[in-house]
Amino acid sequence: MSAEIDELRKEIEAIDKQILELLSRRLKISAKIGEIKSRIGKDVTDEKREQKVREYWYNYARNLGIPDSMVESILPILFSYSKMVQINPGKKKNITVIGYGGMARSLISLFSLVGHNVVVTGRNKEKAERLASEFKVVYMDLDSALNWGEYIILALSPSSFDYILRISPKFTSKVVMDIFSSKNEIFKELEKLSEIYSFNYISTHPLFGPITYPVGERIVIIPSKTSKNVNEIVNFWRECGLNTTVSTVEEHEKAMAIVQVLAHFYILGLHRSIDELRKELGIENLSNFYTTNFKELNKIIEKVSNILPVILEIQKSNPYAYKVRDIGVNELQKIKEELGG
Ligand SMILES: O=C(O)C(=O)C[C@]1(C(=O)O)C=C[C@@H](O)C=C1
Repeated sequence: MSAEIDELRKEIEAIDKQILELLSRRLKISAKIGEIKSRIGKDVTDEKREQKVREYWYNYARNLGIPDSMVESILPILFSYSKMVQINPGKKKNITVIGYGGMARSLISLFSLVGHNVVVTGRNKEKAERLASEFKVVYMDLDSALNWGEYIILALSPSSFDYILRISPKFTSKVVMDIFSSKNEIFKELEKLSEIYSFNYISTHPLFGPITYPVGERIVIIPSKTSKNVNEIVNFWRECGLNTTVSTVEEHEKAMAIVQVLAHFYILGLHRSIDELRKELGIENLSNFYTTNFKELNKIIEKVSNILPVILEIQKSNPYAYKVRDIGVNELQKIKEELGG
């Protein structure tokens, strides 16, 4: 190799060292901010601050001839690790997760990152054991797991409601949290069960998909009649690095009518229309023509398709779904007329 390249590579190594030293300094400062936030009860993520950081990154980068796309790649990683070092586990909890699907996996990744004690259980021993070994946590049979856990997380789909019904007499004196995205019917049922079997029920809705280490994402917390120590639960999630919204079933369902029902309805329509038009217009290699925005849309379509049963369940169970879809179609119709048909 040429001596000139060797020389330049040495320069790069020296710069890399500086970049890493600066990254380490940045993370340490971020951890200090995290300690203060935890002390004063503030969420880890601060959107306004992130916006400001984003602005100066783009400005400095442009002045230095660094492309926007490089900033776009680096900044989310920087924020995400910055938030990871801000996690403050507080007091270790014994958490029992019932279930082994994508959301169980996501929450277990978070709990074990934070350093809580986690046990996985469920109807299928093999699947529960596989998930437990992935995150080096423990599998237990249902009875032992329920006995051991202080917090019981029902990471199950609404179709498992009969199972929950059957095991709920064993929840007595525990803090029980479901993670269903639709609260309408199930909240009332679980609230009733919590009164009958004397457990402390508090509903949650993680506003994220089955991602690993969802630090910085948001969770909605909905207290029920039997919820005690709501603040303790809010702090628990905050100390796991999630942003928290405390809400009511009614407010949650209304917000989800827009955020989920309307958005998914349009995405389903977009997906079908794309397939239909491809056939109609006879375009085979559409991907050769994807714009940046269309690529992003496609990613969203794929994510939605991967969890189609959940999406359809929300379309069915949200009490405002009919109104939402009516308005959705009407607005499209109006746009069509405005555009001349
Ligand atoms: O400034 C803060 O509040 C931080 O926690 C630091 C930081 C960052 O890495 O720049 C990280 C997370 C917040 O969402 C905003 C900014």
